[in-house]
Amino acid sequence: MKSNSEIKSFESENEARILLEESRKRIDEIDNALFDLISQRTSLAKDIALSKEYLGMPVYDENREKEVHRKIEKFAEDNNLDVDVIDQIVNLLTILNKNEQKEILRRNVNGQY
Ligand SMILES: C=C(O[C@@H]1C=C(C(=O)O)C=C[C@H]1O)C(=O)O
Repeated sequence: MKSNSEIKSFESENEARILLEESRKRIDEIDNALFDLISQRTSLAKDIALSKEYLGMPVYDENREKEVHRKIEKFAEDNNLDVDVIDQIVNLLTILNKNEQKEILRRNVNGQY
């Protein structure tokens, strides 16, 4: 990701307001796309949980999480993003997925699948 640190010179206050408004609209669009992707990622928990249960594997897989973190950390470094913050985001994504898996398995025990 390129940093936008180049000096920007505005011709008028109006121009700055328009740029702010347009940038916020774009952020809203990106947030919608991100939430959709997070939802898609989390919804894979069902297939993953049921496969692991059949294979006798636990929900938490340390090696796989290390692999996911390594991949994302490389992406963060290549794109000039704060690796610690990106790591926290990945932690939250894995928590969402594991909680969903646990919920699926709990429902499965109760015969809801
Ligand atoms: C999704 C999985 O289950 C857990 C969640 C992970 C994730 O959200 O990336 C990774 C490893 C597991 O701890 C998996 O094993 O692939």
